[in-house]
Order: sequence, then structure tokens, then C-alpha cells
Amino acid sequence: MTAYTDESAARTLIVRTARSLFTRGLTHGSTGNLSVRLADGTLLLTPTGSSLGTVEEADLSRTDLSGKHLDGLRPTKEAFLHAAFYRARPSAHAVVHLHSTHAAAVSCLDNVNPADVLPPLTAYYAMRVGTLPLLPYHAPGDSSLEPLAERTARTHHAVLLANHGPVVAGACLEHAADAIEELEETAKLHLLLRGHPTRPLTPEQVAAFAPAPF
Ligand SMILES: O=C(O)[C@@H](O)C(=O)COP(=O)(O)O
Ligand SMILES: [Zn+2]
Repeated sequence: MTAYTDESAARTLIVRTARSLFTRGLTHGSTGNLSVRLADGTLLLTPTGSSLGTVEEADLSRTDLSGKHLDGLRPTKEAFLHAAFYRARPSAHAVVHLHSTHAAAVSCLDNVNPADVLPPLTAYYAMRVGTLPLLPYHAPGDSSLEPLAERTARTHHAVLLANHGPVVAGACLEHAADAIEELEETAKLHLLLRGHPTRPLTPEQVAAFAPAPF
């Protein structure tokens, strides 16, 4: 997709997507944050402390690609993380972070493979997410995570923050939201299947559905 050229339409899309995610229970309270990259290279983000269920178009914050606040309300404390994803992935135009319950639960599991936390249980997961690295725990808003997040985002559009939740970039906001929902559903399946002999897709089956690079 090309960058978001119509700022007003982008604001409407952020608010509509935020409400949809919130009302379907994919994040709660004032957790989670969304952003898009506009055609002028600035980022529109949800403000810190806002609920994705009630955030309004006029509330959105703007930063530059370093995460520096330019106008609007004070941006999400994860602005540095969103900015790192955009710098690492020039064709990413949206980033979504949620505290979706099952993905957050998986982010707290011990003895996982930090290079890829979830098994490829379904073709849709292989298509939309692929591999999911676990980034080590940092307090929310701790920008010392930035260099590692930026390096990881060069090769992965989805990551799981330890003891926290997922962050997913997409070519557009619909794609980022679709992928993070798929990640949440696969985390739920993974937890449902714990203790049951399970047959994930084989590497060959996964390769047939690798997410299209963007
Ligand atoms: O977990 C946190 O505190 C943040 O990552 C979050 O989800 C909400 O923070 P704001 O976007 O700054 O409200
Ligand atoms: Zn968070």
C-alpha cells in the first residue's frame, strides 16, 4: 500500500480500529496503542493514558520518526517502539500493540524458545505472523528496549514483549490488526493444547504460507 495521504481519513481509521479491538475484548482499560505513518513521514498515535474504546480523532498525537512529540496530546509511552518499527520497516504504515489476554499469558511462560514463542499451529498463523521473537522484559515505556526492537523489526513484523504483550506492524492498519488478532487466537489455541500431544505444521507446510514480505 502507499502511505496514508489523507490525514483525516487516517484519524477516522485509527479510531474505528481502536474501538473495534477494544469492544471485542482484545485489550482492556487504557492498555494498548495504535499508530499509522502519514505520507509526510510523521506518525499519528493514540495518546498515553487513553482507552482504545473511547479515544477520539482529535485526541491523536503526532511524532516524528524518532518518536519526538510534534503536536496533539502526549503520545503513548511506547511511541519510541512504534517509531523503531517504522524506521526498521520502510514499507510499514501501521503498528498495533495490545494486551490481548492469551498473548499476554504466553509472554509470561517460562522455558519458551525466545527466537519463536508460538508453534505454527495453522496455515493462517503462518501466513499472517510467521515467527514470533520474544523481547526480554522492560518496563512499559522503557526506551532502552529501542535498539533491540529496531534490530528485531528489520526481520520480523511481529514481536512479543515479555510479561507484557504483542506488537505487530503492517503495510496498513487493517493488516496489522488482522495479524495481531491471529497472533492472539494462536496463543489461545497454544494454551488450550498444552498437555495434549500436538501436531504443528511441518517446516515445509509453513514455508508454503510464509507471510508476504512488506
Ligand atoms: O503497558 C503499558 O503501560 C503500555 O505499553 C500500554 O499498553 C499503554 O500505555 P499508553 O499507550 O502510554 O497509554
Ligand atoms: Zn502495553
